[in-house]
Amino acid sequence: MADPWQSAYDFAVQVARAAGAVIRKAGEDEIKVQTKSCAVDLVTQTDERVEKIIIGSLKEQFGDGSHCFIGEESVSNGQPCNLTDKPTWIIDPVDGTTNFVHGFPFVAVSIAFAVNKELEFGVVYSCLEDKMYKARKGMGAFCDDEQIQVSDVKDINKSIIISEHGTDRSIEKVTKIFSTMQKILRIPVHGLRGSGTAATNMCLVASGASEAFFEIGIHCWDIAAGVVIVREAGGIILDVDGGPFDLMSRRMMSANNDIIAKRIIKEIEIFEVLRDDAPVPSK
Ligand SMILES: O=P([O-])([O-])O[C@@H]1[C@@H](O)[C@H](O)[C@@H](O)[C@H](O)[C@@H]1O
Ligand SMILES: [Mg+2]
Repeated sequence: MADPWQSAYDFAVQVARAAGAVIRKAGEDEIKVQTKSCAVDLVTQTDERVEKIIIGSLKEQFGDGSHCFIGEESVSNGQPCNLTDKPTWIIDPVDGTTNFVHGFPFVAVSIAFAVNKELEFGVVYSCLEDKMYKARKGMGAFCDDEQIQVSDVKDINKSIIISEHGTDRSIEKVTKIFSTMQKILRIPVHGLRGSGTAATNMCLVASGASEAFFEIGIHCWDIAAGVVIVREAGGIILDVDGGPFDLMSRRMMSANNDIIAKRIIKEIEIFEVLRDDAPVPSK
């Protein structure tokens, strides 16, 4: 049977690499910063421009109208965020926008592709490191041309755990986030880390550099590509309560194995967030 998505996958890699070059170049000039949901939720002209370049390139290649697009900045500008059975591209043009603004060296282009609500492939280009992570369902995960595998660590005391604090600075959420981190540190684990980009964090789990990454508050575009990469590297993806993962729920646990995942899940203090596909309140 013909392989329907190989050419789309190859094209996504090309588009991610080209987008990364635009981000690197833009980082050499003065960056104009705006804010979205709050004072620390940053967006730049580069986020907007790169998303337009990516979606424009994909529409040119697959522009018969049968493909749908979910992009961080399109959604932020009012586009719906509903995953249907149609072939759908899920795009974060600049994952790690705050890092980009500060010159902190972890910024990723994340492009995922789903059909019938199943993630078929994911591409994460860590453009300042020049590392291309990619995976197709059932075909393994790669960093550039090297196959990658999650860590085989089962002892929580010998793990590095990644989490992020996100952009919500409410006392309720900050308290729960840091109480969770304190409990994890005191297990003890070898260390807690965070690159500032969910997509990169997931690639660090997929490549065995960390045993788990979890976050409440991320969006589907931050993690969709990383989900395929972690799964294809032999890892697992769960909800933060140990239940089945739901791409639109804005909560995710990715880990090298069930033992590590379940041990960390015990410490997570869960707080509510609005789903990505929640109906937009009428103005
Ligand atoms: O906004 P962005 O840079 O694309 O995405 C970022 C995520 O990758 C990260 O995990 C989260 O902690 C940040 O708050 C931010 O949402
Ligand atoms: Mg982004």
